Amino acid sequence: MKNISLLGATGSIGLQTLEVIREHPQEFSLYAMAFGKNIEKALPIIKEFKPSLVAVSDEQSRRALLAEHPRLEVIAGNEGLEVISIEPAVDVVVNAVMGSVGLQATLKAIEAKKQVALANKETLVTAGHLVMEKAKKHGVELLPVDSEHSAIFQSLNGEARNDIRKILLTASGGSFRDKSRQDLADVTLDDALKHPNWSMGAKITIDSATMMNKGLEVIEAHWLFDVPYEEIDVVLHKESVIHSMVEYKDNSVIAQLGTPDMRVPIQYALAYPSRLELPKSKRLDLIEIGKLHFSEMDQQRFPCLRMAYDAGKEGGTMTTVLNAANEIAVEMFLTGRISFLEIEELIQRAMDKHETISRPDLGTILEVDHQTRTKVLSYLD
Ligand SMILES: NC(=O)C1=CN([C@@H]2O[C@H](COP(=O)(O)OP(=O)(O)OC[C@H]3O[C@@H](n4cnc5c(N)ncnc54)[C@H](OP(=O)(O)O)[C@@H]3O)[C@@H](O)[C@H]2O)C=CC1
Ligand SMILES: CC(=O)[C@@H](O)[C@H](O)COP(=O)(O)O
Ligand SMILES: [Mn+2]
Repeated sequence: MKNISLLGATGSIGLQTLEVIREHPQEFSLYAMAFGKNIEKALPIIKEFKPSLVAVSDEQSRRALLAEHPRLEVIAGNEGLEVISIEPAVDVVVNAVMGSVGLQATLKAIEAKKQVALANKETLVTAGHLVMEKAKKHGVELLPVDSEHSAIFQSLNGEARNDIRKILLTASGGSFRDKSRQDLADVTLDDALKHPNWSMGAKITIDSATMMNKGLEVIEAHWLFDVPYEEIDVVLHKESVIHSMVEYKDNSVIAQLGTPDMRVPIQYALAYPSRLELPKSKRLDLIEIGKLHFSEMDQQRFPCLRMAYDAGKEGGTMTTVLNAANEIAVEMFLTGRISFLEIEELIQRAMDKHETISRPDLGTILEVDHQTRTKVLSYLD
């Protein structure tokens, strides 16, 4: 039995992680969970899974939860994410919060030598060098939950790193895959939230539409698999059936395929190194699908992808800025304060104005993250 600490239990990945736990009561148990303020979604989870420990983002949410569960142990504030990541009884930490707020919990979980199932890609974009150094030092293997990275991880199984020629990340193209740059000028929030293949949280759905999601994933792949940016390519593949591939020096390409269902990579990370049945997930029927499509990525059409490559190659604090500016810009788009195309403008402006600090420590990362958020907000005054 693995005891799980689930950060972001009320979100899209969180709820699908709970489905996996529900399917395998002999294998997994929810020991602790964290969420922000969404008490309504959290209450039925607490009732069903009876976690021993709950972390919430603020004191008001803590009081609201205690009103319903007076004997529950509830911690308020961001440090709660860290507390539930190092609990001695916990075996696996699933980091599925949205944003760089998840960074310190990842670092603490690694220090405590937990098995870490990482959905929170912003952690690696913000401070990949710190996370990977710590993982190496403590002998912890990070288990990717992001579908592409799970596919790459599985495609690398047993292979020698110096035999890799390329990582091939697949991209669905997001909600606006078939629109021109001109069309993008007046797209709406509702349209942006309609991802063609995946049902996900709002922020990542917008990231898919701007293609920043793929940019963040390029940086995520760089850190997770220790591959230079020149050896990471993105291929447009509208069906999201091939979740990603690795090309080797003998021209072999190894891929992982499946229907688009996040419970598969989530369960793979939880059960690793075993595989378990997942009966409620639809099996892949290639005859039914018939054709798969691939095309080249156009970085003029999707400038956020180009910005992510630029930031990744620059390194240091530039990826921290990319991520923080993107988080704020997306939040402003989601709340109707800016248009879709202003997202990329704000990120580019934040990057242009930043002087990179190389090999930043945690204090510097947190400072740059904070300053970038404040600066991007000030651009709208
Ligand atoms: N959804 C998907 O299919 C995929 C997601 N990912 C990555 O996984 C992560 C989560 O994505 P997704 O599930 O879509 O996001 P959601 O927005 O659906 O969920 C985010 C979760 O984080 C919680 N949260 C937010 N802020 C805090 C905080 N300060 N303290 C504690 N909890 C907090 C939210 O709580 P509350 O509900 O209370 O706000 C919620 O439970 C992201 O990094 C995303 O890029 C990667 C691949 C696929
Ligand atoms: C499910 C998942 O891993 C998402 O990150 C997904 O990949 C988004 O799809 P695109 O960014 O390719 O549109
Ligand atoms: Mn992904």
